Amino acid sequence: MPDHSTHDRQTGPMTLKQLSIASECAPFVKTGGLADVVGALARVMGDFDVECRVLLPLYRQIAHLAKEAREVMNLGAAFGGPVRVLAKKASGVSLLLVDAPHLYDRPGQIYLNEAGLDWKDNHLRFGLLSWLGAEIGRAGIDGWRPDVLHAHDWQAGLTPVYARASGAATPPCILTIHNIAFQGNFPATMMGTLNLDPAQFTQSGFEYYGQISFLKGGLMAADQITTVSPTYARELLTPEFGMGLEGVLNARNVDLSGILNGIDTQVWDPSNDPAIAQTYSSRTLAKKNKNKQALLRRFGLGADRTGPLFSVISRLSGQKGLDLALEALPLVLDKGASFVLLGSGETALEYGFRELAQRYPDRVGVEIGFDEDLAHLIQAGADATLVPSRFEPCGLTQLCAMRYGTLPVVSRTGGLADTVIDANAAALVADCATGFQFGPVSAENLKEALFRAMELYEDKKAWQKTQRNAMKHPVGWNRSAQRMADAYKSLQEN
Ligand SMILES: Nc1ncnc2c1ncn2[C@@H]1O[C@H](COP(=O)(O)OP(=O)(O)O[C@H]2O[C@H](CO)[C@@H](O)[C@H](O)[C@H]2O)[C@@H](O)[C@H]1O
Repeated sequence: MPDHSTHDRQTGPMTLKQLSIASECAPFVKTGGLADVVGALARVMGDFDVECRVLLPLYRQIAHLAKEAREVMNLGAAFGGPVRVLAKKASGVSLLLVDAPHLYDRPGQIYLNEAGLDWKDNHLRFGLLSWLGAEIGRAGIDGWRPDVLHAHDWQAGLTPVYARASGAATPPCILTIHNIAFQGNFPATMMGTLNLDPAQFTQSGFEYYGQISFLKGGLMAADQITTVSPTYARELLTPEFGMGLEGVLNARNVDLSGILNGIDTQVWDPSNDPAIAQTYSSRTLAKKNKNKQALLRRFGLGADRTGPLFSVISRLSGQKGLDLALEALPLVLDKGASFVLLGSGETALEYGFRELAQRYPDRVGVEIGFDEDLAHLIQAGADATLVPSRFEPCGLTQLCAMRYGTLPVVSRTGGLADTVIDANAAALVADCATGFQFGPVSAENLKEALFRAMELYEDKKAWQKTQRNAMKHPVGWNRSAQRMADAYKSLQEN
């Protein structure tokens, strides 16, 4: 990983102190885009006069971080066992690690047990995380007290609920929705173990159809709500995308805004990426081909292909629309395209792609798993990447792809609609296209977009122009980090 210490700076008297509360943070522990965003924000906000710390569970997967960490809080017993908080700076991030072995020191994935089922005590695991966020807001830690709390997704959804319930002067709280499909709903009988106030078990509190909802509670109690793209912020107000919470969000509409995600442009930099076969820039695009050859070899597909190489790097879930890719891909594979996939998730999709690889052994390569380095090589080596999501709050894959001159083929939804400029006739003439969009989401429309990509690929000059546009497109954090800093400051002033 590149060193991000360049983002470090001396904090001045006007620096705003922010605590992020999150269940994932890259590069330490990641199952998806949430981790990337939490980690990147923690590193870049220093440039915007915000000093950021991240409260993160000390999972077994990151137990090594406890080495040489300082104990900064010892709560004795809480949420069923001993709880401490350890401070540690790593990879440019100031971490506050929640050391609660009875909740986090276990095998399996961070949300799921070894059988792939949710841990039965996830309410306690993320209840503690949420509660500690509010507690640090109230009492401070290690001589440091945040001016603003920033809770991410349902796992930190109860932070604003606990903060309000404490009655004390707690800092204002922003809640960011990275994906409303995950809401953290649990039986009402768990209220006691979560130390929640039964008086708040109401429609205007954390009650949701007779259950406790971490996310709904957070949405009601937060001072401000953000999500990760302007289009998704609008979509969330509709029954099609709000997933039952559209009423809550409509009620809180004045406090809801969309701030587009960025990517860490130091981690994702084709001109300086140790994980790829050959570095390149928009001025040396021809060198990108070496990565294509390396990628084809990596998947045993034999080099020197003439057709485009399509790719997918994704969680394999219904959200991502990859069942549509399974339907549409054979049509372009039969016309000379190749395809590689890196991902894991739903069994039916894993099976479907493995089966596709068996049907097209010399055209399709599939790797089931999670592999950060391979993701970089795919971004560098593929010609185009597919993100045919049914809904996509922002999406990071298409941003990384653009930076690597790999043209995204995306559905017109959420952040995908906000970040990719379709290569239609007018955009090609105006020389501003950066990829391909299709909509509404269907296999037929995806197929049509893939054919358009194949056609443009034949016109090398037009393809390269589009690649250069994509590489120039701003995908970093600058603008959005400033908006986030402004949001923190406005909350502090109110
Ligand atoms: N098998 C694998 N190996 C290596 N890397 C892999 C991988 N599978 C996925 N990744 C990487 O993980 C990241 C996933 O981020 P996304 O934003 O695309 O989706 P996700 O749905 O997880 O995030 C949710 O939160 C983010 C952050 O807000 C939103 O952008 C998004 O729309 C929302 O659904 C990408 O950088 C991708 O390359």
